[in-house]
Amino acid sequence: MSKNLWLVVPAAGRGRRMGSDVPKQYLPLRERPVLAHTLARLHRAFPAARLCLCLDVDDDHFDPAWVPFSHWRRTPGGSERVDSVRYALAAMADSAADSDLVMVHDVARPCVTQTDLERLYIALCEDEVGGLLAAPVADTMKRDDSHGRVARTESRCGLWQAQTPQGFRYGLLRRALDEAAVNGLVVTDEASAVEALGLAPRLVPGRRDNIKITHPEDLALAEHILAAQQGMSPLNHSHEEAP
Ligand SMILES: Nc1ccn([C@@H]2O[C@H](COP(=O)(O)OP(=O)(O)OP(=O)(O)O)[C@@H](O)[C@H]2O)c(=O)n1
Ligand SMILES: C[C@](O)(CO)[C@H](O)COP(=O)(O)O
Repeated sequence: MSKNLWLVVPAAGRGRRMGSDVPKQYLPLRERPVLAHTLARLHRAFPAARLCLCLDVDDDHFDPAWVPFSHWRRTPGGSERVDSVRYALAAMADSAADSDLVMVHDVARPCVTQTDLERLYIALCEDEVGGLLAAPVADTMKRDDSHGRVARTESRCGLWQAQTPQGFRYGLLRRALDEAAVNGLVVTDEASAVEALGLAPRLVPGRRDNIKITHPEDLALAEHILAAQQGMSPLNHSHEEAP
């Protein structure tokens, strides 16, 4: 692994769709907070990477004991995910080179596997633009008529669901996100900002179980995914090795 790999983990969300008093990154999943699982999986794949962890300035749930990286820093969250990522990139300016690879991964995706992380990393090292894990859309897609009825069926051909990590060279990613901000573009992921520069990020097929914990039912789903990935019952927590 290159020594110039940076990980940015946006973890400053409030989890409004989860509807919990505690932000979803601190909810328990197999007896550890979601955040601890996500960081453990990233560390297992990239133990020498440098981490920027974006946390709300008022976060009083965070415990540094959950961070397995030796080189890491805490950076402030912004009002939107993209703002949190931009603050992290700005904080790295003193030590990151434009050619360094930056992989951004949602704290809310604790089920990402080591195999997918390593495959993405290899693809990104060979790609001049960068790219993201993504999964082809698997369901029939309906467009609504704004009144709860089907207006038409859309073709799913060529449609992918964007996941994270998403990885780009530091200089390119910073320019892309800065330009998106200047132009008032709403970007919900890094790839959209890079696309707005006229570039085409690489789609790296990822496992469908790299879910983003978003709604209450996703937590139970993540429990089952982690258990299934580890080849065991969801009630048996004794073995924590990820695939
Ligand atoms: N201002 C924000 C908003 C989101 N995130 C992070 O971005 C990721 C993806 O966001 P999402 O799933 O939308 O999380 P929340 O914003 O927490 O959820 P919601 O939109 O339901 O409030 C999460 O890891 C979240 O912590 C962040 O760092 N800063
Ligand atoms: C980055 C992301 O995880 C890709 O799917 C997603 O765009 C962020 O979450 P949101 O639900 O769109 O805010």
